[in-house]
Order: sequence, then structure tokens, then C-alpha cells
Amino acid sequence: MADGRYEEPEFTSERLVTSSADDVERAAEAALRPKRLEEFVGQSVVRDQLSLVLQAALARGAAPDHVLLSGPPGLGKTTLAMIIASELGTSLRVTSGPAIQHAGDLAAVLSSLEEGEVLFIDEIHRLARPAEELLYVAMEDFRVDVVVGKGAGASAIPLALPPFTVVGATTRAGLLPAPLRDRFGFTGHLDFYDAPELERVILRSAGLLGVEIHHAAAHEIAGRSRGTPRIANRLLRRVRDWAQVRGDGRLDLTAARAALEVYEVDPVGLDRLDRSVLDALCRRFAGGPVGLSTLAMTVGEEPDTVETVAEPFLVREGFVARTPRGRVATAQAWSHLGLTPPAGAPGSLAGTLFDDAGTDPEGGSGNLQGL
Ligand SMILES: Nc1ncnc2c1ncn2[C@@H]1O[C@H](COP(=O)(O)OP(=O)(O)OP(=O)(O)O)[C@@H](O)[C@H]1O
Repeated sequence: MADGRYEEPEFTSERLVTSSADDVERAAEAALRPKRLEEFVGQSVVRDQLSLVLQAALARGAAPDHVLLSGPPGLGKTTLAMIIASELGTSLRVTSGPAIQHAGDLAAVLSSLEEGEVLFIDEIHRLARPAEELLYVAMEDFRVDVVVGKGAGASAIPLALPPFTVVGATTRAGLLPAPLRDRFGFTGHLDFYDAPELERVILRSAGLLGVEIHHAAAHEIAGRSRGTPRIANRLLRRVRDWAQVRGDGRLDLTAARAALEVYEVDPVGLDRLDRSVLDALCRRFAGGPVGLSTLAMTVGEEPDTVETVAEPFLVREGFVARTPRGRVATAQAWSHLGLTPPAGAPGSLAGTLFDDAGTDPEGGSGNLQGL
């Protein structure tokens, strides 16, 4: 840009509203991470409970119990792990389930820990079984058994570890084996954020990015962020780009709306893929039910993409219901697209009623996967 204000956008994710992040995005996020518990927005129950755990440990002068953090991506698990270490005045060592291929890799990490350090294991549900077993012992007895030699002559030499704290993060707490889950003295579950909380995240981040933002713009971005701070921060950066390049640098409501229109994120946070799934369901299949593979073929995507990328949010927000006979559009989907469902369609008043579990009370039972 002639005035030199425009920086190359750092956007690399394929979808603006995905809740996961790649390495480039994580680097951009680093500057926005809260460093202390009091800066961490929302999640008041977990924050309060964690604050007690940490204060008690500090008062005792001992390492706190191991902490398990569960919840969907982008809600702040890594951020909380970093905060735990900084509140304890110690350092954080970071690894992840997929990065530990062999038990020996974990033994090497554990045996290099210093007293009181925090070991963050992201995606802990993806640890290989032998590493998991080694971790039980290390968490419970602060010991690793180092195996020396091979075959019949192999022997295990116990190595004492200094006290430390494991912070495990998982998007799938249900996949953790009970013996591992039981070794965490505190488990915090992170939930999606409400719009006022996301607004606070956005106002805070704008301050850190050194940009002025109107409350109305923060409110608009919050409403499109799918309950996820990571998405809120990403949308904020895109609105900032728009304001710099096409606007007058101000992040007001006009800039927020115009930017998010360019990026095809609609007022409730649906993007092009989400809307094309709804559109196909309503216009092509009269609201369904329709099988996953037919639906995916219609929108030109793989069934797996529709099932794992678009569907979770559409189901969570009540646009789509999964039934034993396939996917159906709800009344909310029709109204979001500005359409009227034909009489008898699932989303119409006279259409099939669904119980709370989203199952058709008159339909058969069955495995919903792959429908
Ligand atoms: N409560 C919060 N207050 C302010 N910012 C937050 C909060 N939670 C998350 N963020 C911001 O959102 C981004 C993503 O958070 P984080 O990396 O901690 O998520 P995560 O749950 O660990 O995701 P993943 O499972 O993908 O690693 C970070 O930039 C972080 O600063």
C-alpha cells in the first residue's frame, strides 16, 4: 500500500471459521494469549476452581495436582496451561500425544523435568498405550522405569523424578482410559463462550493489536465467531485488514459487516460450505431426510468433510438434525435461508416431529454414522 500501512495478511487456514489452527496461525495467536488467570475471559467456573488449586499449592509450596483440560479446539486449553505455569512461577514444557511415538520418548522428556515444572501434553488421548502406562507411574509415584538391555536380559532401573505437574489437554475426554483420567486431581471442562464473553475477548485483542474498535463492531464479530475465541480473534484480524485496505482504518460496524461479507461469514457464523449444505438440504431434497454421501456429492465435497467440518456446528446450532433415515433441515434452517418449507417437510409445522435426541420417534433405530 502507498501509505505503507497494509501488511500482508497472515491468513493461512482454508476456512475462516474453523476452530483449529496451523503453526502460522498459532504464531499470530501468541501475542493475544492472556498471561494471567485474571486476564482469561469467561469460563468462570473453571477459572475459579483452578485459582483455588493454584493458590493452595503456592501456599503449601508444593506442586499442584495434575490438571486435565477438556473441550473443543480453540477455547483456551493451551492458554490455560501456559497460565498455570506462569501463575506458579515455573516453566512450561510442551509436548503432545502424537509427538510421542515411543515410551522412550516420554521417558526422555520426564527424566529431564526440573522440580515444580509443568509438563503440557496436548491431545493426551492420542498417546500410545506403552507411553500411557509409563505416564501413570510417573504421575502417581514420580518415577520412570528405564529399561536397560533387550530380551530376556532386559531389566528396569527405577529413576526417581522431582515433583512436577502434568497438564493434559483433550478434545475427547471420553477416549481417555479410566486409569489415566483418575490420575488427574482436577479436571476442567471448557464450554463454548457466549456473545458478551467473545465481545470482551475481541475488545482485549484489539487493544493488544493497537487498533481502535467500536463496541458495535466487536458485537457483530462476536455473533459470527461460533462461540470460539480463536475464531473471534481470526475474524478480528480480517476486519482489521479490510479497514486498513478498503476503509479508513476504523473498525466500526460498517467495516465489520463489509469485511465479513467479503470472507463469506454470515451473521450467525455460517460460511459458504455450511450454507451450501443447508441450501442443498432444503432446495434439492425438500428438507430431507437425505443420506450423508448423497448430500456430500451434491455440494461437491467428501462425506468426511461434510460430517466433520460443516455438520457439528449446524447440528449444535439446530439447523440440521441427524436421524436414523438421514439428515433433515429444521425450521431454523428454512428460515435462515429465507425459504418456506413445503407442507409435510421435516422443518414445516406439519412435518415430522423429532424428540430431544434428534431421532425420529417413528423411525427405526440404528447407527447414525455414515447415513
Ligand atoms: N478465555 C480466553 N480469553 C482470551 N483469549 C482467549 C481465551 N481462550 C482462548 N483465547 C485465545 O484464543 C486462541 C486459541 O486458544 P488456545 O490455543 O489456548 O486454544 P486451545 O483450546 O488450546 O486449542 P487447540 O485445542 O486447537 O490447541 C489464543 O490466541 C488465545 O489467546
